[in-house]
Amino acid sequence: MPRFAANLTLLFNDVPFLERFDAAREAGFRGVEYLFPYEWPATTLRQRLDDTGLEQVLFNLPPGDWAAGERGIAGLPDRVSEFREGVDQALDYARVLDCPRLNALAGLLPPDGDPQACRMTLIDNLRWAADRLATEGRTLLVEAINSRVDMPGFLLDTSTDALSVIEAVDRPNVLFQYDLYHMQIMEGDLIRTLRRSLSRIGHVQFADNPGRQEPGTGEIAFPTVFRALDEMGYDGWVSAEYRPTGSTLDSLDWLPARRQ
Ligand SMILES: O=C(O)[C@@H](O)C(=O)CO
Ligand SMILES: [Mg+2]
Repeated sequence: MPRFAANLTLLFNDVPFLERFDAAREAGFRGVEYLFPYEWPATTLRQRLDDTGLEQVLFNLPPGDWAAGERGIAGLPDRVSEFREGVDQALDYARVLDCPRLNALAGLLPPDGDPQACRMTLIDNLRWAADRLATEGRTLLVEAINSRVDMPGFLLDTSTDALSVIEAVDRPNVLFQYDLYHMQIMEGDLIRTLRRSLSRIGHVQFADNPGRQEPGTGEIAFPTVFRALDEMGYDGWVSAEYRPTGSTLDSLDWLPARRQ
């Protein structure tokens, strides 16, 4: 079975954020991720990891103005200096949290934006960030997000797009964040596309579809997909990034630690 991590932005929402570390550890997780660490001091988050023995597996680079609807700036031509400052801020957190992976969100196509100019900006920014992360042995991830349901206009929305950008970036420490939920919406054919992308996959996330809730609420055959990930030799983290239908504990039937 894969190594499962909990996304603390979506899971354990019945307790305040800093208490979710204990909840995740007690539920049987060994690793955690969350969208953004920036509203807490890095030392506070470090303390929560030390208290619980959890590993920080991932967080995102600063995404621009999330509350105003922005969903990343890595592909926005007029935000390059802000993107670069964000990489440095994220690295400050990554050092304290000992986090080996950072995810860059490409962002939404701006009104009147030119998709080709955005793609070039994305490639340049990923190259710049990758070189920065490489000096510390960290990996930069880039995620494809569905543009049909959750993020219309997102600049990178299929595995084909993501792999083509990663190939153009041409840096060994840039890998694909494969989210089963988003790829089910955009492409389906999950096991075949996982296999095709495997050498470039650095992180996997999941939720069932439709609804973005726990396994068993939708159409994805999770036991089959998890088994296939094992069989194809994927040995990275697989993070639960879903909104539980009820309490998180009641949504964890898929987690092997809960069944022992
Ligand atoms: O899938 C997602 O939505 C996340 O992984 C993310 O980082 C941006 O929302
Ligand atoms: Mg995701």
